[in-house]
Amino acid sequence: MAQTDIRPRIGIVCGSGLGGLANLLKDQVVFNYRDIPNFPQSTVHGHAGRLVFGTLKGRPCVCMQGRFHLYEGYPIQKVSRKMPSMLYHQRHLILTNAAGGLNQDFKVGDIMIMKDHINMPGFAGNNPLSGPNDERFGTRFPCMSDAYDRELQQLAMEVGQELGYGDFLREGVYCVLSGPSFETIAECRMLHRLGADAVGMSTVHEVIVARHCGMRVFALSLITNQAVMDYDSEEKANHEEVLQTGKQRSEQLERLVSTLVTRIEHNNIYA
Ligand SMILES: O=P(O)(O)O[C@@H]1C[C@H](O)[C@@H](CO)O1
Ligand SMILES: Nc1nc2[nH]cnc2c(=O)[nH]1
Repeated sequence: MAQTDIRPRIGIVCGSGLGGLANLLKDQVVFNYRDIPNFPQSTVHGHAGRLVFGTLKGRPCVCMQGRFHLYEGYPIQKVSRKMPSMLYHQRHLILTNAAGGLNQDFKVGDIMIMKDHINMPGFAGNNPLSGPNDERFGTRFPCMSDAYDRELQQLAMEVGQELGYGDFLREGVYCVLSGPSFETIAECRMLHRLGADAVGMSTVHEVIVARHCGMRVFALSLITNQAVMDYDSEEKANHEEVLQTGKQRSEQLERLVSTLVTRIEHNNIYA
């Protein structure tokens, strides 16, 4: 922070293939993760590994162009707590991810506003807040029934409608698994029955830590592939398709996020 005058009010985390969001920032000050002491490295194609400070339509922001995943071998605390140590001064956190669609009404290329999550690794004791609680950040037992800010969801829905995204803007529940293997057919069927609309390998740990320290959270999933639910299907989930769909929808997703950022300030959603 000593190396930049920019004091962001909004933090953004970019999902797989969605790092183009960071390139929208003007007056950039960029730090490569490899130059930040004790910072993990991005090891996944589609995650550049850069922390970018700048302004988005005049609003000071900081953007993680590349996140860390459990499957990269980092302890869960490192995956998520490094993020708010950079971003927790911000009032708002906007996260994006690539996800497989479980909801049969969803199509590849849909953008899903996250209204809730299912934290599968958490069921097995893998919660980013495990271990001693640092009371300076937040309470030992944070509430998660309000994890995704309803005012921001409503605002994003309005922005999406105004931009003409009604046909591909959805809302739903995201389920996180640890990855890196994609799901079996039986797993997809089970997750769908449990109430998940999309499945991925990130975001939830970051959301839990961000809520612990009181940030207002908004998250989007780009449905990059249809989860395979049928034994007759020839489809196979793969990272290339994920990145390809990211490329195809990046412009619309970037416009949605950048317009949302201006509206957050305009509507004075800072309480
Ligand atoms: O960082 P996100 O959640 O967008 O990345 C997803 C999950 C895996 O890292 C990868 C699979 O293609 O995309
Ligand atoms: N777990 C999981 N993560 C994804 N990220 C993008 N697509 C998928 C998917 O189908 N499953």
